[in-house]
Amino acid sequence: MIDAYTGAGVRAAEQPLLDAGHGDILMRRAALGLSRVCETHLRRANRKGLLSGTTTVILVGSGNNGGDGLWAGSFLRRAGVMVTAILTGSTAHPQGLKALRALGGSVVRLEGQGSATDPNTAPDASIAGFHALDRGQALSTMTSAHLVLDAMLGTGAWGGLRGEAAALVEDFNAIRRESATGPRIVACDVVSGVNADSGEAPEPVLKAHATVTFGAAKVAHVVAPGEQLTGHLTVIPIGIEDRLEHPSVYRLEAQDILAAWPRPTATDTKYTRGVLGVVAGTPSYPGAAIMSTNAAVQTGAGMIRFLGDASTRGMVLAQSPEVVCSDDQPWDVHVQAWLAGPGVADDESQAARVQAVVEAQEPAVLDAGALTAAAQSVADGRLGAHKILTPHAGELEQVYEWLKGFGVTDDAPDRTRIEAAPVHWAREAARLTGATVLLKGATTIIASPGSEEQDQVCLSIGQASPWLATAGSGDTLAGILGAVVAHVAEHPEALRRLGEWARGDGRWAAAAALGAGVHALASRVDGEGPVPPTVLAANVRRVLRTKGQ
Ligand SMILES: NC(=O)C1=CN([C@@H]2O[C@H](COP(=O)(O)OP(=O)(O)OC[C@H]3O[C@@H](n4cnc5c(N)ncnc54)[C@H](O)[C@@H]3O)[C@@H](O)[C@H]2O)[C@@H](O)CC1
Ligand SMILES: [K+]
Repeated sequence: MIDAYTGAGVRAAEQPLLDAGHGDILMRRAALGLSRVCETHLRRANRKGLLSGTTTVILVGSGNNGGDGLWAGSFLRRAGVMVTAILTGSTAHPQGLKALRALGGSVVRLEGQGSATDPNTAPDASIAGFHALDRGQALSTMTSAHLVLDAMLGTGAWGGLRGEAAALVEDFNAIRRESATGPRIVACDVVSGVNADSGEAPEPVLKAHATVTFGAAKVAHVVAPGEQLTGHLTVIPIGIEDRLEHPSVYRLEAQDILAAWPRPTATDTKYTRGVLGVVAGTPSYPGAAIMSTNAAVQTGAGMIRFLGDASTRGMVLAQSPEVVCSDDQPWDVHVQAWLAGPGVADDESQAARVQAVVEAQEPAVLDAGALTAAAQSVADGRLGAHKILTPHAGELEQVYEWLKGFGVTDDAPDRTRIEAAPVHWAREAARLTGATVLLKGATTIIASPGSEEQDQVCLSIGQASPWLATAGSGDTLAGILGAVVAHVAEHPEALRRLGEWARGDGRWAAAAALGAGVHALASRVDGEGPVPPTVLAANVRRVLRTKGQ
């Protein structure tokens, strides 16, 4: 599990050490770790595996992120690397600058560089004397280096890159798109311009092969779009680790998912394993019913009760004879949890069943066609953490429109804004609806609503294959989620090994994250390639047969 923090969370842990005058030591520890990672990349870039003869360009901003870069440059100099620092801010970390120059690193400044607020502000006196490179010269210095270290902006920045620094990165990216070769890019702490707390990544950004961060991972490393720009992440301990408090986001990794997955014990029966009721599909869209029930079967649900029309029931039974099918209403059957919504559209009987599931006491996975009913019900009060909404960004946009219509919020983001800051909008949707929200995307974000007793829990799941972007993969996820939620409904403490946060209302977020995690793992069982939903569901069994721990 990766515990990811906000910049403020890390600063709070650092503060006592800074107050005690240990700021320089923290920075040098950070920079030494950073230089070691750079050395590994440089050795790979040199055919002989040596550091001497390799070149590094450091893009250095005006704050402590730039300070880390300059100190790292001084360590690289010690190891025999040729280092050029290009100052991109209107000032630079004085001690870092001194350290790099003392070891023979060359320092230049980017012509036309400016301060954060005014790109045209002249460099201050401390750096005005350095030779100025115009953008074209800076660009060729970068492209001819073995490694570019991006130390322009870190956790103290707001907004993206600006002025000449932004133009330089834009030009560099244009060259990069055309060329298969080029320098390795290592980011110091976070990719410059990426918001460390939300993962937002205003263009332009220098996509990294590797990022070296300090003390703890930041939220931007584990949520889209920041995660996709981060490359391989290394966390360097700097002595603040014991002082860190609550993480902002938990990233569950494969071993966490497999170790925490709830497994039956010898005393379990089909009823104690969790009975899942499914309201899915219509005569026009039977496929979603077939795929979601099949996924729940393959995930090991104790029993599945499917409610729907006769022709869909026939098809569900033909695919999965394990499923008990009927045309009952939800209030007539006894289940531990519900899955409602896949393939439900333009059908009054299924819409009425969906509505009954939204209003039912039992926990429920509310997917696709159930999301509107769920959003509408918020007009009458909060849904509860045991209701799990599973939108993609486009569906979440519609949920927000309903919430705005009911006066629950003034700000209804569109799909683009949601995709730019998914962790923010998933959290906000959970808070406003009172439900657990699972937002599907490049990384899947799960947020609990939070309550007086428990803070909001936020999780992220990665590792899903891009091949999952096919019709039916959401129906498969819904079935997996239904199965695990039904189990957790019957065994409220089942996920406690993940942490204290996975108890109480947080257990629904934990269950949803495990479901999304298994779905992601199933997409890669056979490596990278097409995974049609039927194969995906079968892969779930293979994933779960792998012994965790
Ligand atoms: N706090 C600490 O003791 C430690 C901090 N460390 C480093 O310090 C970094 C944070 O340092 P800072 O708080 O100085 O912040 P940054 O170095 O991220 O940047 C802040 C500076 O950039 C300017 N700025 C802000 N937004 C800008 C924009 N969009 N375009 C151009 N300039 C902009 C600000 O005026 C300020 O001077 C971390 O990311 C990490 O790299 C590490 O050295 C470990 C220890
Ligand atoms: K950076």
